[in-house]
Amino acid sequence: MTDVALHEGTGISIRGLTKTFGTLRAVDDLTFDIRPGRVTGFLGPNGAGKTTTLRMLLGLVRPTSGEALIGGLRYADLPRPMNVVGSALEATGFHPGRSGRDHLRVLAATHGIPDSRVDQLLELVGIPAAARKRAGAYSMGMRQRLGLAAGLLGDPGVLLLDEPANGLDPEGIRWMRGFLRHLAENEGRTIVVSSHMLSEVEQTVDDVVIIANGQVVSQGTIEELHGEQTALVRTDDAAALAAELGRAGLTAHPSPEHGPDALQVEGAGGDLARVGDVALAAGQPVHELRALRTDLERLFLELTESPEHRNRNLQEKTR
Ligand SMILES: Nc1ncnc2c1ncn2[C@@H]1O[C@H](COP(=O)(O)OP(=O)(O)OP(=O)(O)O)[C@@H](O)[C@H]1O
Repeated sequence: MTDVALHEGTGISIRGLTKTFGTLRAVDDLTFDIRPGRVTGFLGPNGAGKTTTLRMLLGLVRPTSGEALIGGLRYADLPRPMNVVGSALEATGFHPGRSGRDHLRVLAATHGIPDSRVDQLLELVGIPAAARKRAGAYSMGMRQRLGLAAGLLGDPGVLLLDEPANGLDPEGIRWMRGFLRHLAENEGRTIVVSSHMLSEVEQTVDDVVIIANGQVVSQGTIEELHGEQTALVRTDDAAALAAELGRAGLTAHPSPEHGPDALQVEGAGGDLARVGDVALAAGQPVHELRALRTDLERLFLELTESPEHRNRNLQEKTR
């Protein structure tokens, strides 16, 4: 397909973006950037304001204040929007009696895109034959693939996808992950995947922007979100090993959930050898030694359900 250079530089920039519906601040002074060549997870619980933000980027909702820019321009100012940004916000807008292929052909024709591009895309998303059947009979997974093909029709540098793995089987999810990675890494596109579950996109995304009640609660790379990894070590005499680790400048706490002989060593997940060396020097047998991964789903809930965010919208609605 297209060259990286063609898509490089088309990032997204959100500045003080706000949208109110009556008294509800659905999107509340959002500011963040989304980089090209990366897959970014745009995350938040139901009602957090994700769809409203994406719709403002696409010029479908008018911001109350602030800006949502693609490649430095508002959607309305893009000379050829379909060649800049594609989207699949909901996989439902297909006429049930028309085949997926015909649907894409109509869409393509209205934008002067040749039929050959439609067939190329159907091949790419893995439904060349199935797309000739009536769309009404499509599974959710096929709709997702068709929506993806529709979003890519204009060969845009930016692609906005709402819960793209929804309805896909495990094979489909693996395929989607690889496909999105390819679009970002090899072709330099800006890929945004919105979801209400961090665990669903954890293995797909490079960066995350997490919102709750219309406000950013966390942003950065997925590694930054994981933070420094803790090490888990199990031994004979946990108290003695904890003391030795302390002398070596490491902080260790008992970890009863992993067993009576288990310790968690702060920030040592990336340097397990150091923990092993201290144990060896102390003459302590090591029964288990591994990095503990951050429970991102728990972290996500902590971030989005903190007291200042919990049910704020609900309170506003019932006020
Ligand atoms: N046109 C509208 N009129 C009034 N309220 C709206 C409108 N659109 C969205 N809202 C409200 O704004 C808030 C944010 O909605 P939005 O759909 O952007 O959230 P979301 O993060 O996309 O949620 P979900 O994951 O459920 O799709 C919600 O409280 C919603 O009810």
